[in-house]
Amino acid sequence: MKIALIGHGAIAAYVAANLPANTQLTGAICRPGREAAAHEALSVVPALSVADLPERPDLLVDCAGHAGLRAHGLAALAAGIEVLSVSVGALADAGFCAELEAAARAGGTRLCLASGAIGALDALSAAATGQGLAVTYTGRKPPQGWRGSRAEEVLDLEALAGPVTHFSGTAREAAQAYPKNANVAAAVALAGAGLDATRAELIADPGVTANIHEIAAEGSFGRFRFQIEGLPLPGNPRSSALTALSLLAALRQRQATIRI
Ligand SMILES: NC(=O)C1=CN([C@@H]2O[C@H](COP(=O)(O)OP(=O)(O)OC[C@H]3O[C@@H](n4cnc5c(N)ncnc54)[C@H](OP(=O)(O)O)[C@@H]3O)[C@@H](O)[C@H]2O)C=CC1
Ligand SMILES: O=C([O-])CC(=O)C(=O)O
Repeated sequence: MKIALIGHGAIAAYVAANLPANTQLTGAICRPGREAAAHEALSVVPALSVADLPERPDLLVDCAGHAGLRAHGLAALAAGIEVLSVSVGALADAGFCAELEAAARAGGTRLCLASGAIGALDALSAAATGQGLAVTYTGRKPPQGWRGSRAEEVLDLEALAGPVTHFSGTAREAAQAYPKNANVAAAVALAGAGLDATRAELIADPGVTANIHEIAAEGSFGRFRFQIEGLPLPGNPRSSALTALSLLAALRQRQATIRI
């Protein structure tokens, strides 16, 4: 399988360095002026667009975040190239989501959303087929995990003496306000109760060292709680290592004869 990446940051570098057997990295898309950095991180010839890639990939893996999916997702899908993306929160923009759907339909392909830094999406999606599903997602990270996010506008991250909830609202609002930190909120919502019915709380907590994601779900199926303490990726304290691992798992699954 030939894959190309969007982005050359922490997630992309991990994926490129740990590709499963039978998977070849044939290209990477970066922003103009970032060609040298992309080449250094991934050791592939960088491209600036899908059309510019040296070979047509079987799969385009978006590791860049919302801006990368916005810039290149539609062109890839419309050209019939399947896209696997970590930028789940980008779908909180209903207009862009509709454009992605239309492009995938026109190209006869699909957009696959990575499970990313969270798990239990299978249980949520089964629960959503029953009645009365109510879901709350809580994302708790150490202060450095919120650097570069809207949390900095409402908190002095360096001076926290204890946990502070800096966002409380719907998953759609969280995903749009925190594009680098609340993709998990969007994934939980899209798998389960939906972007407007899923509650999200985001907490900066100087007492933790991991990125802690929690789901509390209740409905006609019963109830469950799921919590994960994700270690950050080297290179970006905002992003959990499981995100890159989830992309590698998706690449493996895509080639598996028996899937789970
Ligand atoms: N679904 C999930 O559970 C998770 C999703 N994420 C998402 O993944 C994103 C990437 O994470 P991470 O690798 O840690 O972040 P990094 O900041 O380490 O890397 C981001 C990379 O994307 C590149 N990029 C940005 N915009 C574009 C664009 N328009 N075209 C091409 N490349 C672009 C950046 O290039 P440059 O250096 O030029 O800026 C950089 O190489 C996060 O921003 C977040 O949205 C993260 C964690 C969990
Ligand atoms: O990696 C994480 O812990 C979660 C994250 O940044 C996101 O949801 O965008």
